[in-house]
Amino acid sequence: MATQGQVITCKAAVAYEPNKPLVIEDVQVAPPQAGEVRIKVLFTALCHTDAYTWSGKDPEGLFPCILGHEAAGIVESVGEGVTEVQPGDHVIPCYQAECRECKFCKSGKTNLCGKVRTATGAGVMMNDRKSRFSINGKLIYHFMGTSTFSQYTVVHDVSVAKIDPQAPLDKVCLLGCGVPTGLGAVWNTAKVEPGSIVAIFGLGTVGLAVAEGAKSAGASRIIGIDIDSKKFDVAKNFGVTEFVNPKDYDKPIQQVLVDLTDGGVDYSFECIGNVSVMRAALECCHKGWGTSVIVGVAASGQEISTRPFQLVTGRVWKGTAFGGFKSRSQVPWLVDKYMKKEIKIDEYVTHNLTVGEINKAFDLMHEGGCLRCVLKMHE
Ligand SMILES: NC(=O)C1=CN([C@@H]2O[C@H](COP(=O)(O)OP(=O)(O)OC[C@H]3O[C@@H](n4cnc5c(N)ncnc54)[C@H](OP(=O)(O)O)[C@@H]3O)[C@@H](O)[C@H]2O)C=CC1
Ligand SMILES: N[C@@H](CCC(=O)N[C@@H](CSC=O)C(=O)NCC(=O)O)C(=O)O
Ligand SMILES: [Zn+2]
Ligand SMILES: [Zn+2]
Repeated sequence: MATQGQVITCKAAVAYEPNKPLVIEDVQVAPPQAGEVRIKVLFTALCHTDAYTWSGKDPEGLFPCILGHEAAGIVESVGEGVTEVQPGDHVIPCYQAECRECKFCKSGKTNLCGKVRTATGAGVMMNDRKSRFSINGKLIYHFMGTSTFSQYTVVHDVSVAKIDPQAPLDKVCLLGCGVPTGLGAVWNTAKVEPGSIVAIFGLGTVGLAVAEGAKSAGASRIIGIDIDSKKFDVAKNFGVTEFVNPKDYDKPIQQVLVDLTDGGVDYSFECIGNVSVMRAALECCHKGWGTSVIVGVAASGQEISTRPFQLVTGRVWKGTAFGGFKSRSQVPWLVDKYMKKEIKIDEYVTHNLTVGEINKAFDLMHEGGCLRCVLKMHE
């Protein structure tokens, strides 16, 4: 490989300051060190979490940085000791690592991994606690251990899922975050049973993937709640059977749902990141057994609250990261499910742009009609 061991200069979208337009820069990407993998990113989508960190509300948000965590690409080179992938492999970078050796990975109780989390939260690599990105010698922070808004990125080997080379990378990039999060929230975290009544707050990509998961789990009613009634038409295609717009009611939305469901839903999912809605999502659950799963990410300083009586009387409050999926083991399985047409991906891709149009892509995220915008990273 001509580039192996060399610094690569390529285009990347750099976030210099919260909320200031991203700047397309020539960025130097250092070669991977031991236990690291350099990936040529071919396609990346935008997730609401990128916008959240860019907004300055993420306590782990560091600037300047290269955002992006929902992508697919090809391994360009690997560092010393990397055995599970090699140049040419098709891969999905995974912000949730899986080392298979740490206390978390071995617990059998969680998909969280502790091996590189301190580094990914600090915008650096584990080896030397430094960044592999720079512009004329000035370091640029990594983000979520992935930084996919760059034509090349360096990630830890425990954060790389090797996938079927036949899979279309412009579609399976979505398996880097939003779709698995929604499906897994239902299948792994809540473990929804056939016949259940499900409520989903927020009908973006994550909420719609929850609907898709709930439909496949055999839920009898899937109630979508969103402040934009236009969302219902699309949501029906993902399994939502009923739609509720809180703006249409004078009473609290939890009461509306309790009244609609003879006492409350079996499972609810908050897919927005709004702590008031998280409370409503818990309180619309059925006494005795209703379970609410927090999926949305809320800003720094925000806290959830409810009367403890809600829990005393049997409601359960849970959360999920990456839908509880073990990334390196299960992302390839999700790719195979997509290839067998057992899960949707294409339907979530509403827009396709290029990396140079990334600011327009962020603008689209705030317009009702956009689920996922996929950026082509190379001409
Ligand atoms: N836990 C995890 O592992 C993950 C968490 N996330 C988080 O999940 C959340 C959803 O992500 P994503 O689907 O990409 O985001 P979207 O912004 O696409 O989806 C959120 C939806 O909720 C709607 N909404 C906003 N306020 C309300 C309200 N008060 N009541 C009902 N609906 C409302 C939004 O409408 P409008 O567009 O009009 O504002 C939008 O349709 C985000 O917080 C994201 O950070 C994402 C991936 C993984
Ligand atoms: N730095 C953020 C963390 C936000 C968060 O909860 N992230 C999710 C993934 S969101 C993807 O789009 C997650 O997996 N969390 C687990 C983790 O280890 O980060 C903050 O502090 O708010
Ligand atoms: Zn995401
Ligand atoms: Zn681990």
